[in-house]
Amino acid sequence: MTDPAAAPAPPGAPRLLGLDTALYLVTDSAMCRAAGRSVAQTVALAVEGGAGLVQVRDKHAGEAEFDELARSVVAAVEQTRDRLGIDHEIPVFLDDRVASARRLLDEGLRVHVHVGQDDEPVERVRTAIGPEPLLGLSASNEQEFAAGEAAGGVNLFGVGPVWATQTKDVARAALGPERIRELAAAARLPIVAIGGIGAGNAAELAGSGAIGVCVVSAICAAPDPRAAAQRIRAAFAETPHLDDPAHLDEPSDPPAPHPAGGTP
Ligand SMILES: Cc1ncc(COP(=O)(O)OP(=O)(O)O)c(N)n1
Ligand SMILES: Cc1nc(C(=O)O)sc1CCOP(=O)(O)O
Ligand SMILES: [Mg+2]
Repeated sequence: MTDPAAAPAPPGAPRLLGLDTALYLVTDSAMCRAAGRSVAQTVALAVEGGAGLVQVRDKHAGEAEFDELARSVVAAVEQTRDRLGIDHEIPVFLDDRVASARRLLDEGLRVHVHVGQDDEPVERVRTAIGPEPLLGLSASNEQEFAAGEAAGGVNLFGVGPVWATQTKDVARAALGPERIRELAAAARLPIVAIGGIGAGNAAELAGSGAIGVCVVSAICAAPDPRAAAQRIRAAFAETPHLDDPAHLDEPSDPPAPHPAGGTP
């Protein structure tokens, strides 16, 4: 669970209460395959190592293949939780795949969705998935925060790239940890940081206000994903806690005006 001794929870956090947000694994099927493991095996090891959020991201899988991949990840997470006696949910987000999320929700699986600025608009995603699933939105500046907050129905922002990454072509310049700190203070929803994060630099994001670090290659391509997850999690030890409901807005509340550059 997140560290109750750390900084107060950011606004908009109640929907995330009780989750362990410090380490967010985003999967890459090709990297897992190249390392000699399935995505589900990699996810199980990362959860053992402390990943508390998981995202299934595969830009190449066809629809049926992606559905099956997502089912395998949900099953791996549930089996690992049972085996380790983890009593809080470990949410499984689907990257971009709103129709897949709808199908899996209709099967009774608990899945969530992450979309970016160029994906289906969050209002449509929320309508498609209903009120219960979490909805993450990529946003890398104050304007994108404001638009995502005004849309309603978004639960958290994915903010990046913090550092250069080989995993994806990102046209934007690296933000760096100081800008992450500023953005975390400006956002009215919790943020997770993504891009170029590994055991060697995750400590630079500790105390930044981000509720977690998202990691692709440093876990999916690692020889030992469990140990990699443990190391990254330990480096990012100091996280804002989500157990104090005081002063929190509901994510669906109309957004309050943005403060002029200060923490709400
Ligand atoms: C947690 C998180 N943050 C950001 C992203 C990037 O999403 P997007 O901008 O839509 O790019 P793709 O991942 O779809 O290439 C993410 N996936 N997760
Ligand atoms: C999927 C993704 N989104 C990013 C963003 O900046 O929005 S960076 C990224 C890839 C992150 O991979 P790695 O942990 O291997 O650097
Ligand atoms: Mg996307």
